[in-house]
Amino acid sequence: MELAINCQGLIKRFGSYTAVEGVTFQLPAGSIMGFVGPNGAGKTTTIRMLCGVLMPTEGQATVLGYDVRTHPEEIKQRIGYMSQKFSLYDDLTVQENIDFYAGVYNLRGAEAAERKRSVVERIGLEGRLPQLVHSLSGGWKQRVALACALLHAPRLIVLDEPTAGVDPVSRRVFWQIIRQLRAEGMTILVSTHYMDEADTCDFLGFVFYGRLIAFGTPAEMKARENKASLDDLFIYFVEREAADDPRNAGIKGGRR
Ligand SMILES: Nc1ncnc2c1ncn2[C@@H]1O[C@H](COP(=O)(O)OP(=O)(O)OP(=O)(O)O)[C@@H](O)[C@H]1O
Repeated sequence: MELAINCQGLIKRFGSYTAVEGVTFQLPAGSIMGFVGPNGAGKTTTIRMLCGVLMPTEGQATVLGYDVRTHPEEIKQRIGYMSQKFSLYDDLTVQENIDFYAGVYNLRGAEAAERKRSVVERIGLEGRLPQLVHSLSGGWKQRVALACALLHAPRLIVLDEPTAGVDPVSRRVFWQIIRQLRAEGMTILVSTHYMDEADTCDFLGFVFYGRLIAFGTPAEMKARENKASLDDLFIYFVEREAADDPRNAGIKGGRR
């Protein structure tokens, strides 16, 4: 089985603070993995290490077969990354943003024209190209950002809370595009706070206080803890982990 991501004991410390503490998982190529956990749990820090932009303090990870420590540039060239803030230029049009990112990815001439045409059609941006980005709704901005992340035909895309604050119809369209990309063989790592989105992923990782406390398919995870829904599972994990946190010592309802 080809692995898109293989990480073992990934640790990131900022000074004396440990943001990510020994994250280990294997993600098969061509699957969607949801990354779930409370604010500040360490999802973005883990994602940034896997994208080759942040050096791990300890541990190993290969992404698309490249080591994050020794070959971060190879990883950056082969993945698409959509950060929480979307990184679009508000005062440029959709077309100008796409042109700009094609340049960032060193696409030139006929190849650039073909890649732009392909992503514009795939994401359905034909009617929006002359529009200034600041005049777009959140849902359309998100689709433009995804288009930019796909320009260089990456084999893995990493999406950090892509649907935060986006309306339900736009969320649904976005996920239809994500599943279509997966059907074409792409691997997708996506962090989300929406449990309905998490439930449709092939694999899920639950992150709490920097640790990956559970990894598996949504069905396996629910069955393991005997929970009917991911909402129930998430609340169960939050309560259990909070009871384990020494800062909450003395609060009633310790770990069972
Ligand atoms: N460069 C940094 N220096 C110091 N601390 C940092 C740095 N980056 C992140 N942290 C801390 O690491 C912890 C994990 O942050 P991270 O952004 O990875 O969490 P997250 O799970 O992505 O949260 P959210 O859902 O809010 O995006 C937080 O306490 C954060 O303040």
